[in-house]
Amino acid sequence: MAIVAKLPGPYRWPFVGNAALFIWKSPPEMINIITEIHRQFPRIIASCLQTGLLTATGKKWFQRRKVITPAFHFKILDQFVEIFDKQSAVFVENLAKSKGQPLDVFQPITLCALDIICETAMGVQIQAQINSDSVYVQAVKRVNAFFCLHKGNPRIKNNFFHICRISGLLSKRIFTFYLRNDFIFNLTPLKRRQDKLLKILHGFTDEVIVSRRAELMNDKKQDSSSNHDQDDIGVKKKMAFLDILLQSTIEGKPLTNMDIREKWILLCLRAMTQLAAYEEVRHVIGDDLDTPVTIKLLNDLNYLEMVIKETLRLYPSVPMYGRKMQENIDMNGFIIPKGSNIGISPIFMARDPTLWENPFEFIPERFESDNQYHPYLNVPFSAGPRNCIGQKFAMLEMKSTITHMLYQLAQTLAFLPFLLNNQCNCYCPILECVVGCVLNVATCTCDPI
Ligand code: HEM
Repeated sequence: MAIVAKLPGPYRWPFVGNAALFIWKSPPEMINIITEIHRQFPRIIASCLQTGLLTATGKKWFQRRKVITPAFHFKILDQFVEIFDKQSAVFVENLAKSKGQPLDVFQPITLCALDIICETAMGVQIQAQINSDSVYVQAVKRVNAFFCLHKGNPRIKNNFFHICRISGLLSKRIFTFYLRNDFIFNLTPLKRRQDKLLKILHGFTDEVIVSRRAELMNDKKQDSSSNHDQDDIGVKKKMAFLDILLQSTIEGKPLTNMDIREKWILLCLRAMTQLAAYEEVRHVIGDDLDTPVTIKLLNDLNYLEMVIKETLRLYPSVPMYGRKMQENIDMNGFIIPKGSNIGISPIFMARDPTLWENPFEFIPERFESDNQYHPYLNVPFSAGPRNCIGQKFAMLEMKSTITHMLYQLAQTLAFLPFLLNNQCNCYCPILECVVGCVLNVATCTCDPI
């Protein structure tokens, strides 16, 4: 992108490759793009996905979105806070065992996120944090390792890719020209390994879905006098979460999205920021560690929310997403033809000095006032009708885990994995840290404030 930006052509409208893909960086005109509901995944990515909310288009997408939306109703999320709380407590307990020794939190966070998503989405406790040797956890780990290419990939080590590693076989296929060819890829051992791992993952989720569906139908039959509220917000929504889980399981970076996002947040909770966030948590939750953390308390953590927003600004987990235009659109006199793919890259927007003051500084206070910035300037969860349906879920989950960490553990960053710079690659499906996030963690012995 950095090179493309230097090519002659209208500033802010660089186009890539055969001009079918435009990268848009100017928020005011973004409304024309982001309200489009068509999204086209590259063929290589699409071949790994099954049709779900993320990949569906047209009527199918509309119907699915309608069914799934109530699953994220605050009443449902309220029930999940208890699960976030329980699993975050296990996570913190595990971290505390390191007794101050440097510890890479990537794996513990991954397992915590896995426990949370399985319990919230499928109602199944896989206890990944307690038993990380189970077949399913191993399969997820292997899929992650398989999909993550930083180790041994010389390109990831050079400067251009310094800040992030490419997650996914998908990326490997994109960057290894001969693997783009289905015929060649299908002949490689990679294809067989991919199929094997996805089979384990799908096998697990399919099994859970079948039995869970049967269980719910049974409950429904037995409880013929079920009230409508329960029916709408209980049964249907749990089904909808299963649907979402299926979707995210197949996305290629299964089930661990949130851990990665949380990792960025941990990374940025530094010094003064960490102290301010800690004070807020102590103020809102109080001195009693056993106080149940409710959705209301989490919603009151405004400073922590700003920290998360600022972290996602600098390290948006999804560095680029796109829309396929169904009509010609006029963008400031520049006609983008029907059928073009337009990429929106929150990571490039976040690092543009013409859009942000001191873009590389970590300043959560930027978000103190909601109307300080253009609404499409910071869009890690996207916007418009196809925005991230799980953003409230993700925000609450992140707040819950970080609250536990802040409350119970004194942490210092043992080692900062990378420096902020303006080199980034927006073509990786999920942004990840190159070398992990190592913390020194010790049980907190702070007095009440
Ligand atoms: C920090 C956490 C998260 C971030 C940054 C994030 C970001 C995104 C982004 C950028 C998109 C693409 C939107 C577009 O193309 O305009 C998306 C879509 C989506 N996300 Fe998330 N997401 C997060 C967590 C979650 C969680 C926790 C869930 C579910 C429990 C979830 C479920 C989905 C679904 C189903 C879609 C597709 C929506 C549609 O096409 O209608 N996400 N997310």
